Amino acid sequence: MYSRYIPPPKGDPNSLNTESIDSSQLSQVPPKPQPTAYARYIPPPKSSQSTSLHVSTQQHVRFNGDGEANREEPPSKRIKLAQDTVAIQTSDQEQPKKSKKKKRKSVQSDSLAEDTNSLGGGKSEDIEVQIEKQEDTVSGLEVAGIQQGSDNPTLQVEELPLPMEVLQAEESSKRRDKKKKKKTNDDEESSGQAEDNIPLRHKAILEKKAKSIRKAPEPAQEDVAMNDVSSRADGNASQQKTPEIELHGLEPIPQPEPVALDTTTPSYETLPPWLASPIRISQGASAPFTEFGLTPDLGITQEIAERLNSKGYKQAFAIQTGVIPFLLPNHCKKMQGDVLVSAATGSGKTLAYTLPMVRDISQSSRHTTRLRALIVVPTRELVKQVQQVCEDCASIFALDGAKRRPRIAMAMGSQPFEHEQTSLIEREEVYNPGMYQQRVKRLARSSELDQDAGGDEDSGYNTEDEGKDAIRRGEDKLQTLPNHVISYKSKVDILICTPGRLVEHIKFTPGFCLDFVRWLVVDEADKLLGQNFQQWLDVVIPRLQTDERIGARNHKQSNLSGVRKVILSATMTRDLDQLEGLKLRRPRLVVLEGTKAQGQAKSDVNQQEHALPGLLEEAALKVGDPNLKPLFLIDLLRSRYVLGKSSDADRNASDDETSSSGSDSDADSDVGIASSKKSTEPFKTPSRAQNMPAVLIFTKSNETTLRLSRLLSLLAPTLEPFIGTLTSTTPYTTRRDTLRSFNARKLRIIVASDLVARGIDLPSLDHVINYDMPSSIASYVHRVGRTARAGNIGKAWTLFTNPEARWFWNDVASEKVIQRGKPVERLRVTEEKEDAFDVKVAAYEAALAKLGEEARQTRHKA
Ligand SMILES: Nc1ncnc2c1ncn2[C@@H]1O[C@H](COP(=O)(O)OP(=O)(O)OP(=O)(O)O)[C@@H](O)[C@H]1O
Repeated sequence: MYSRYIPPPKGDPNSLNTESIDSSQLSQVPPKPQPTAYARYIPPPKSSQSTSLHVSTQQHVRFNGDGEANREEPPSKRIKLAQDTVAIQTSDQEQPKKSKKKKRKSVQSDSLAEDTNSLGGGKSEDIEVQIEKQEDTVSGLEVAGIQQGSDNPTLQVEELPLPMEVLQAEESSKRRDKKKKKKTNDDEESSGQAEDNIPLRHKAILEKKAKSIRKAPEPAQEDVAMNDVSSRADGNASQQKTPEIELHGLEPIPQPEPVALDTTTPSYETLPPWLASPIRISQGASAPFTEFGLTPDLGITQEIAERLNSKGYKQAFAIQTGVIPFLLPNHCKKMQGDVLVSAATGSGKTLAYTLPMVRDISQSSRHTTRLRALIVVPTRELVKQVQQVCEDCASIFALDGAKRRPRIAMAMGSQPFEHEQTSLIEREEVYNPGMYQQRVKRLARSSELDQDAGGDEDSGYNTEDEGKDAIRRGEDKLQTLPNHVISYKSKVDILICTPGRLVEHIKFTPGFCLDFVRWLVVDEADKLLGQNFQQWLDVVIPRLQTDERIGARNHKQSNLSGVRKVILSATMTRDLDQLEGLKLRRPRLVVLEGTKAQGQAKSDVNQQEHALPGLLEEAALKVGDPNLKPLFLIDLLRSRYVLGKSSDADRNASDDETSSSGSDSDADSDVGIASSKKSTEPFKTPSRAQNMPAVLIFTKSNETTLRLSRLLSLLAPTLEPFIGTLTSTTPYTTRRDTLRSFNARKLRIIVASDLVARGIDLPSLDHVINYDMPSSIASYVHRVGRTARAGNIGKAWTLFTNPEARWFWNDVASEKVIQRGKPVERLRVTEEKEDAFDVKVAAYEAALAKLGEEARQTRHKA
């Protein structure tokens, strides 16, 4: 009656496009309904009592069972939805399928009343009544429709009017489909599929409806919200505003945009290029000495190499292959700068600088001796050691037809200052009337000013260098022959000295000048720069920058002039403030890589400041009770791992055992550090003692050294003859004798302070024991570096107490700072029987009592 199926016209289908059809057009031109699965006959209303509210409630069919939420919606909204559906349904009957979507759009945007009027001429209320009527007939019709299941959609439409809920469900399903289709831009294909699936979908929809009626879920807040959103999206049908959610001032405070982390690596270096990109030498880079130098006459000749071989230097060590070429004569400016060397302990740094330096000075004038090289080291022991290497080199070059054999001297305070002065400087009277007159005038002016009690501004001594003035005053007062003045001559070419003594000679030794110095070597540089004894740098460096005597600092066989500086350490500082004091020229840093460096990332290698000798093995032993520390030391010494080895064969066997027991650095490994009666037996005869391993024990101070040394003798009397002591308070001659005895294998144990922690080369030292924890990582590196030198094996032991454990394992034993061949082994003491332990403690207490008694007696004597 209100709408029925009208076959589409055969003409232009575009004329049916409703997108551009407005309400006026619709009223003038009756719409031509198209065959569609959703168009059907709607019977007239049965009763006028039906309300739009009731209808709309029935219409809320949700495909996903959340229709209940819609029941909560305001009635007006539901009515609108109902009207909308009817309007859509009606228009579906009249419009071709293809334009359905566009039609819906137009329906949403226009007023519902207009649409319905134009289509059927009735009012919206009428339509709602019709829908209610239709509801009444739903059950019988929908069953019939499903049972008939005609293939022809048109027929189905005519004969099987579907209930309104189903229609609406279909409609919203379509809407969803169409939304999806919109996204994929595949409208036609999708609509075709929808048509094909109609019977099945009806069934599914009806099932879902029945389900939703059966168990209506509680409306969820989310559903309501979602429904609101979808209603709004439906356009005018849901124009009613949903109540706004009150936030009660809990709105999130506007936050600034998160700052993106800059993970890019800076394209600039904070360090100067020579420090940031050092010359890296790999551990295996040893080579014959003859491979250095452009030509043999500018390098090491075959004869020199043979003589080096006879002194035990068969091949150049890796660091020597890197440093020696830089220091040999070269006309290339790039090879003429100052050289800084960072290489592990015992890697052969001393020969790396002494060989080219002595070679250069050997080329100097045969007849004049000048102070041409200064080697500064921190201790007297090192002075002596370096002097021996220099002498070795001097003798090697002297035999090679060199112009002169360099004269080498030491200045370290081991002898009275005057003696040292006379060993360095030669004084003579020379005929020089002009100078003599000047001297007389100076003396006269000075005495006049002294009488006037005035200053000495015009005395002739007022130079900028107060030290020089003082020296000259003293010289002038010396009696000489008429027309003669005093002249000074250097007696040495190379001076090896401690910084303090050097400063003293500069200030107080007449004739001691640095005007001809062309080599300055600073060994153990980080210590010397860090402590700057007597501000030695401020005194020395300015005197090396003067160029008063033309050509005085020229290097033979190359076009280099000035002082060549060689700065070395196993723990070289990268502190530019410290290095600044050296006034370096065109510096190059040569670094000897650790054994593991090749497999590591460059950044990791750069972070690891120090490297240990490749064949050094390290172990750490926890001291449970610090009061009994000496007992732990005795146990360690007596164990088969240290002094218990009676022969090389035994040594090898126990080494194997140690390494196999402690490959995992984190796990405690029981190495059985417990004394055995057998272990000290070899000491009973001196001849057997000579075969015992050599041990160097470090303590934290001179006092501890003396005390521990005595305690060891008391606790293990068999060891007493083989124990030596080295502290800075020990007289130099005693220290020297101790080292000699140790090298001659007469002594087997030295208890020492950090005096001998740096630089000292003790051949065939087997063990280093850190009885007290070192004060710094650098100190640890130098201490343990007294063993495993020059490619030999060696073992370092560290006793640590509970408070020291953290620093030791996190910093010292960590691979972050120190490159090492093997991780540090962790050991523990084997538990003993209680009786044995009590005996030990009793002996220890007795030894302590004896020690106290001895100390009292010494005090009384003093
Ligand atoms: N080319 C070589 N062949 C054999 N032995 C060498 C060679 N060069 C040096 N040695 C030996 O290596 C040992 C260690 O050398 P050196 O004392 O110069 O080490 P270092 O690097 O200065 O150590 P440290 O940092 O502890 O002072 C010395 O006994 C030395 O004689």
